Amino acid sequence: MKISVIGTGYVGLVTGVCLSEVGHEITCLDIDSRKVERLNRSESPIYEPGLEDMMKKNIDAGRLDFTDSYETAMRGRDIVIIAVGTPQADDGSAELVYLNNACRSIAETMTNDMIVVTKSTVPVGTNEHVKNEIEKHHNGSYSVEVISNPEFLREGSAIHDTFNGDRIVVGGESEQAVEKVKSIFEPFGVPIIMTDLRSAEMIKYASNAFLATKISFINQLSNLCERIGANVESVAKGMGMDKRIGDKFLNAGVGYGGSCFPKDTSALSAIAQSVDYDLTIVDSVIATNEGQQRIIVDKIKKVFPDLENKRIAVLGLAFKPNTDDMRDAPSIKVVRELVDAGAEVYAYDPIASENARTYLPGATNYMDSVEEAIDGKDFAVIMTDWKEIKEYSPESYAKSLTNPVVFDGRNCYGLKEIENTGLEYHSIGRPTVYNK
Ligand SMILES: NC(=O)c1ccc[n+]([C@@H]2O[C@H](COP(=O)([O-])OP(=O)(O)OC[C@H]3O[C@@H](n4cnc5c(N)ncnc54)[C@H](O)[C@@H]3O)[C@@H](O)[C@H]2O)c1
Ligand SMILES: O=c1ccn([C@@H]2O[C@H](COP(=O)(O)OP(=O)(O)O[C@H]3O[C@H](CO)[C@@H](O)[C@H](O)[C@H]3O)[C@@H](O)[C@H]2O)c(=O)[nH]1
Repeated sequence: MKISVIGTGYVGLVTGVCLSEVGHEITCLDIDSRKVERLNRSESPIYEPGLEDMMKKNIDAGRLDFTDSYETAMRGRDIVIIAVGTPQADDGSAELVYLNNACRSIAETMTNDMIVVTKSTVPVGTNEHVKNEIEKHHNGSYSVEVISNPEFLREGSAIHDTFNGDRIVVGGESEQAVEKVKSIFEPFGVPIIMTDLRSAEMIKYASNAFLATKISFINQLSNLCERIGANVESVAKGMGMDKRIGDKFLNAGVGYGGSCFPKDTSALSAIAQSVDYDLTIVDSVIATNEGQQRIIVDKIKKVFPDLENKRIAVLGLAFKPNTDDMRDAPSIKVVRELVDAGAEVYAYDPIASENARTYLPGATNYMDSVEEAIDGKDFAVIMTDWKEIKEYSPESYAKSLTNPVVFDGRNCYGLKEIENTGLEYHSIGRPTVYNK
């Protein structure tokens, strides 16, 4: 089928590439002409394992192309997928300006009846608004059906998730449109759930809020474990063996970040407030996470009360491994606090350093390896559990750091691994290892 995808970010580009991989003819559109130029040179503007190779393959096969022209992208298409950003607005709700602009551009350039599929995460009721907006502005007498098709991929494993997801949600009021959209996703081999528009929109927020709740729950318990002498890793393992609880998303750490959980929990809370309902669980999850994102700073200050002129290695900057995305990364808060306290920060991330420059204080120094970052520094802080960092030998810290102290915000090492390494090791929700 001939489909256009609007917005070539993490979601739009991955969706477009994967749909072309299963044989659809895809045009991806973005208003960012520089992005489109890079894409036309077969270069992915984002780091996502496997994406660039699959993209090149489908461009060469003639099934995938890129444009910045709505006229080109709309011509003769009967399905268009919207995947533009819906970031957090100042009042905490979802900012819909990019979506509204996309609706207007679709309306002004469509040449026939269309199904408009909203993949962006949008507040409940937005798809009805999308239909109205397009019908209000379009220049012919074409009909528009809207479908809510929220996306569940994770950054860093987006291609894998697309072909191995737990479900695809297709929500709509027109049975014919629902069936047609269902048919384009069938080749992915993922179970498809069909529902109404508002429930589909809600499934997305409910899923992210529930996962965020699991993380804030285990993070609060980790803080309690530290105070009562339990080990949160064992607690999570024991809890997770109960299939009703499940063992996923119970890793304690410096809180969740990224472009989704923080903004989507906040948007869900705003949705509830808009109908005079207090979603107290979600509000508490958000507050817990805000505290947890900087909890490592409290741990550091207990050991090093004066950070003035301390030279600190910060390992990992991205909000999680296998991505270059810095949106709402816990490292942002932590590096800012360290710099504000007078410390010099020497940061290393395998992929995200370039993006990090726009988020972190100007004084941050960017290093090219773990070795370079820790060499001669006062102590080290781990913020992202990159494989490379998890596999780095604990003994090497003890040799390179002036004070052999590591603050690990992602519990990268088992406590046994640290024994007899000469390292003082502070982690999350587990006893400190002193090795004195
Ligand atoms: N990033 C994720 O892991 C993820 C996963 C699931 C759902 N989502 C949701 O998907 C949506 C997209 O997220 P993302 O991370 O891919 O965003 P992104 O910021 O990476 O990309 C959005 C793209 O849309 C383009 N754009 C903006 N306005 C446009 C317009 N009027 N016409 C055409 N292009 C336009 C931008 O230039 C940008 O390239 C959001 O609603 C997000 O919540 C994201
Ligand atoms: O046990 C855990 C699991 C995750 N995290 C943190 O939670 C954040 C989010 O992680 P993850 O969910 O893997 O990444 P995202 O790419 O943000 O994906 C989430 O957000 C997307 C956007 O809505 C959804 O599509 C995905 O289903 C959902 O997992 C990261 O900071 C992780 O470090 C933890 O602290 N502990």
